[in-house]
Amino acid sequence: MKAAVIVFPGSNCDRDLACAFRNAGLQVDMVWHKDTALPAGVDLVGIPGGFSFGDYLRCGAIAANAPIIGAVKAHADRGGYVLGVCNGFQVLTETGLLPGALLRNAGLKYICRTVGLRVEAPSVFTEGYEAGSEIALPIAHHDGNYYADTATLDALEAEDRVAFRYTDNPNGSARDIAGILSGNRRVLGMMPHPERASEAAHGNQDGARLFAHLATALTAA
Ligand SMILES: N[C@@H](CCC(=O)O)C(=O)O
Repeated sequence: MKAAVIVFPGSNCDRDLACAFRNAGLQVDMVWHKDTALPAGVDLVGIPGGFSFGDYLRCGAIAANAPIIGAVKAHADRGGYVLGVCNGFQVLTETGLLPGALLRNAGLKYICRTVGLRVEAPSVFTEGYEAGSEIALPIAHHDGNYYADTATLDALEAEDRVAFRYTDNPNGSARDIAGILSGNRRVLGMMPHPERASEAAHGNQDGARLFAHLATALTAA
């Protein structure tokens, strides 16, 4: 199974995400943001964390208009899988592939620490965990405060599209939301970094099951 990791100027978790995909058994191509097509046969697109274009304008806003984004949208429209982590989640909301926006943290400070999460909605990204189980993953962001209007939040919950919720909300996110799924459950955006908690050397491997299950599910599909 094949994954592509998109690289923007300012991405700083692209290699980490590629390592997590490779360790789970996926073949990975790195794709520069100025490309206009994904490599043939890509099943999964990873949009990594970082500070694309220096977080200028709004986090993810410039990246969301990069040349490669047309191909990422076409991939998602065809039912392809997309995982956006942290800045990747910000890019996905800016493209409109996921609803809502990531605002400045409620405390107006950059937060870098491990947080508790409850795993909720079913998807290839979450089914490696027992539904309702609690895990711990690192966060590192200044704009992680998830916002959407009440109707959108109600729809996300009614459609069971909240993938991860903070157990102790660190940033003011509406309804403790840490990660959401698209309507077809194949696009996931999440602020915590599972790729930073996926090897023994990380001291926390709670993220590894996300990648392991994702690779197994894609291989079986
Ligand atoms: N642009 C992100 C950077 C976090 C990341 O992707 O690791 C922020 O809100 O700070």
